[in-house]
Amino acid sequence: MEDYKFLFKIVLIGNAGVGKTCLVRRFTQGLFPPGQGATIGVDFMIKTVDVDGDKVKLQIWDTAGQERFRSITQSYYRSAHALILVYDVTSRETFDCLPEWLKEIEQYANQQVITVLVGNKIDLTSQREVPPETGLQFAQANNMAFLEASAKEAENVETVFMDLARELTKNARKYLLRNTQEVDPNITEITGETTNISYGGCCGSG
Ligand SMILES: Nc1nc2c(ncn2[C@@H]2O[C@H](COP(=O)(O)OP(=O)(O)OP(=O)(O)O)[C@@H](O)[C@H]2O)c(=O)[nH]1
Repeated sequence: MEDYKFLFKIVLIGNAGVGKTCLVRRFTQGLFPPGQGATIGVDFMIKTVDVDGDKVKLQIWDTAGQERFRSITQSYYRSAHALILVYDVTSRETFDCLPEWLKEIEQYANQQVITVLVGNKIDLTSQREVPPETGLQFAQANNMAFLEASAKEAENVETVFMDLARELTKNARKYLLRNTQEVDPNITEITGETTNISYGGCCGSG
């Protein structure tokens, strides 16, 4: 049996080339991959972190931004506990596509999903096309947390994932407290050290 308290699935979405894979690799491996190619379909990485003394396993799904993979990637939304929606601050086009991504989330993700908006590539200061306030306003209007980051310079990447891990753990603890007196179908497995919380209606893909 694996030694962790909670398991959470985090799915990264957003246009092709915004830096999803680089953000995941920076967080899980501490590196910025040179010549990172486009993701084909979906890839995933694991990182176990400590949240106030509890071991929390993050299963991080990196989806392809290219339109042709959309039907594959959509099937990963439903079982996600959190979504990281990424745009590129040097590309207004990737920001302008955010409403489309929100529609996808509404259509395919679970209602309880936590979504964080991330504007990536802030190291490219002279090429910036989307000001921080614009990102913040959009996030606030759509009830999302917001951070700007740079996978290249390792800026705010840890914060993005660790804030999410803390938020998810906090919710899971509350959830367990509320449900200690009754058997709840949403808790799919409690085996000793490990608690997997599922939002139900799992599509079996992740
Ligand atoms: N300067 C800079 N370049 C970045 C940053 N993050 C990613 N890149 C570059 O942006 C390009 C695309 O990065 P990826 O991580 O492959 O983007 P993606 O969103 O996973 O793309 P898809 O897999 O096609 O959806 C690569 O050339 C990266 O080197 C960053 O923070 N700063």
